[in-house]
Amino acid sequence: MSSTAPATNGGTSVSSSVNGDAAGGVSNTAYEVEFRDVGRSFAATSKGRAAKGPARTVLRDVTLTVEPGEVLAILGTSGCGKSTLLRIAGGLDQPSVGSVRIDETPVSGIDTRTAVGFQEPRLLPWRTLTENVTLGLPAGTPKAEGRERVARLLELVGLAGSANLRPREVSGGMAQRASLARALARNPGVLLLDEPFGALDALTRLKMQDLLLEIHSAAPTTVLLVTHDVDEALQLADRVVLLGREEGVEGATIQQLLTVPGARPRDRGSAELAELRARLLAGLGIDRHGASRGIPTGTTIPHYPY
Ligand SMILES: Nc1ncnc2c1ncn2[C@@H]1O[C@H](COP(=O)(O)OP(=O)(O)OP(=O)(O)O)[C@@H](O)[C@H]1O
Repeated sequence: MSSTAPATNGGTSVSSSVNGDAAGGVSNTAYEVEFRDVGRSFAATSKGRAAKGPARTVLRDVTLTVEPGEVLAILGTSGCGKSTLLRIAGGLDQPSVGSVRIDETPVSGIDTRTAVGFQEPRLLPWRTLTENVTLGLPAGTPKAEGRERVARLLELVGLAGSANLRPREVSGGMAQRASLARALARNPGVLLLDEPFGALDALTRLKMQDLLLEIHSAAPTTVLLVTHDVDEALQLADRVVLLGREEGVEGATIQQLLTVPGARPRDRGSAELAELRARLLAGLGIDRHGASRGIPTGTTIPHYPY
């Protein structure tokens, strides 16, 4: 299926591309991502060397379809395989079993339909912000078109006035915005964000969340967002997937898949979100609020159909 054809998924049809100019220079391709029975095991290692012993299963039986243009947040305790799942989606890692398809074609090797944003901005220190964002453009982009796209992206992330500064001359939040612009420069059909705001102070983090929502409404690409922050997930995502392990079973899989109600930006204080927050926290093994809402500690969260 081409990026300009309507994508059909589960009976819903989503137009997956609109005029790039209407999106502030960011053409908004949006692809479906389908994980089918994905599992990942790693060989046992000892001091970085392969060691004898059974492989360790990190992920198992992950089956999930992310709709074109959807924002899916991936939550889970540290080390449960969130980044691994994201890397598999972008072809940076391969599943040991199962498969991933983007826009109905298999992912094999680094997939140029995706772009990745990390916790650290990973900008080249000797290059200006403009030059760093330019690095994200697809190979072969005509010069004039690329220049215009980069300028529009810098404007979109509020960095038009800082385009000629180098990373050390800007704040951490600004560097992270430049990093987001570089990822968008590729015009990804799937944006993979691994704790993108995790290293920022609380206020900058909230501003970045708002910025991501603005970017997504200007260019509604599919977003997979790994986060440790339940509130961030509830604020940004259409659905939240919670990865976790069941007792006695090796490897994390989907424990919960929740649809977050309400249009964004959402009222952080709403009762509906409070209930979802309590369920997710309980699923993460944190029951601070659950007990007071009638969710006893240790409650098994039911699996949701996916
Ligand atoms: N290339 C690799 N070789 C061996 N083990 C790996 C490799 N990549 C990941 N792992 C292991 O897989 C497990 C899951 O790692 P991953 O980074 O996906 O977890 P995570 O949920 O993103 O963690 P965190 O929240 O702490 O970032 C970890 O135990 C990690 O050590």
